[in-house]
Amino acid sequence: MPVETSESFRSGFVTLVGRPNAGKSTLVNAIMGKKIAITSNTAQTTRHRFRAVLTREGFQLILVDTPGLHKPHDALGEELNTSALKALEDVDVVAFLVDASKPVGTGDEWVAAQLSRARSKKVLVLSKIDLVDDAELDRQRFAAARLGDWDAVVELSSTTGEHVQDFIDTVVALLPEGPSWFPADMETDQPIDVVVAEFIREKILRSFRDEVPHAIGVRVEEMGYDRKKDLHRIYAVVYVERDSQKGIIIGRQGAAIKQVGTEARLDLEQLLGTRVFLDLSVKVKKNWRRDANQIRRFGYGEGA
Ligand SMILES: Nc1nc2c(ncn2[C@@H]2O[C@H](COP(=O)(O)OP(=O)(O)OP(=O)(O)O)[C@@H](O)[C@H]2O)c(=O)[nH]1
Repeated sequence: MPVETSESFRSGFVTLVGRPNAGKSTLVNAIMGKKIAITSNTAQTTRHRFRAVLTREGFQLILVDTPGLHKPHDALGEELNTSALKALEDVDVVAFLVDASKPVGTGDEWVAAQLSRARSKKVLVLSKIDLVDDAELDRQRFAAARLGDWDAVVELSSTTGEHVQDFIDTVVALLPEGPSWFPADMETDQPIDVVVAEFIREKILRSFRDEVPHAIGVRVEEMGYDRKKDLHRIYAVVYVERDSQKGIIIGRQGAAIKQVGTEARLDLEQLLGTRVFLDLSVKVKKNWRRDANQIRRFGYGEGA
């Protein structure tokens, strides 16, 4: 008996990989049309196997924003590496981002070599094309294409939005037919307090780039919604490793933490669509980065 076939629907998992700073988080946000993943100039900002879900007519694309594939320097690096490699398994499409404005180097080669182990479809993405001229783009295209076997190549800018839609179309064409895995209105599978903590951490990384590179963790202790006032009250703690870092983050008469709080609050109000009251405090927890269990407790890494 003939089975009634519904319109074909494509769905699948897509992972973005590339050297730190290649532009993965920015591309997630460009695809989603809003800020979901945090970005900064500091390498290795992304610590979660973060998922964003884009559902449109005819497809559902689930994005896994992997941490930069790194040679580990400490326990945190090791966790990132394992989860990054895990993310390569069992995805339908791997998009490999190469920064068009930086010479292709051993870092790119190393990531490409890891990729060759994955059975998934592979898309080469030349990112940040707004930063280069045609001649430079030609050179990059040639150098990057040689790094592996690609099912497709897309050149885009997440900042200007140029060719971001082409990227979505290209990836969707490579996805298998399949069902919706998540509800259509769901954009992320991260608990909201984790997203909130990441937004706060981003502001701190931006403000204190050189002083406290990665020595901070942020945890939301309490978060509640006051319906009458249409206000979220958020109490968060910033953990640092040393007293000196605590001093830097708090600043003279609390000026620095106040500034961070103001910037984070504006982003959070956009994210949550309500007014936000944000209480930030800073605590010292020695060597939290070296202790893998602590990393888990802070919500980073696998099984968080
Ligand atoms: N001009 C320009 N800058 C970009 C573009 N995409 C990303 N950037 C910038 O490049 C920097 C790194 O971008 P991210 O998206 O954080 O990079 P990432 O690959 O997620 O970095 P990690 O989290 O370290 O792995 C940020 O300062 C972005 O603003 C782009 O298309 N054009």
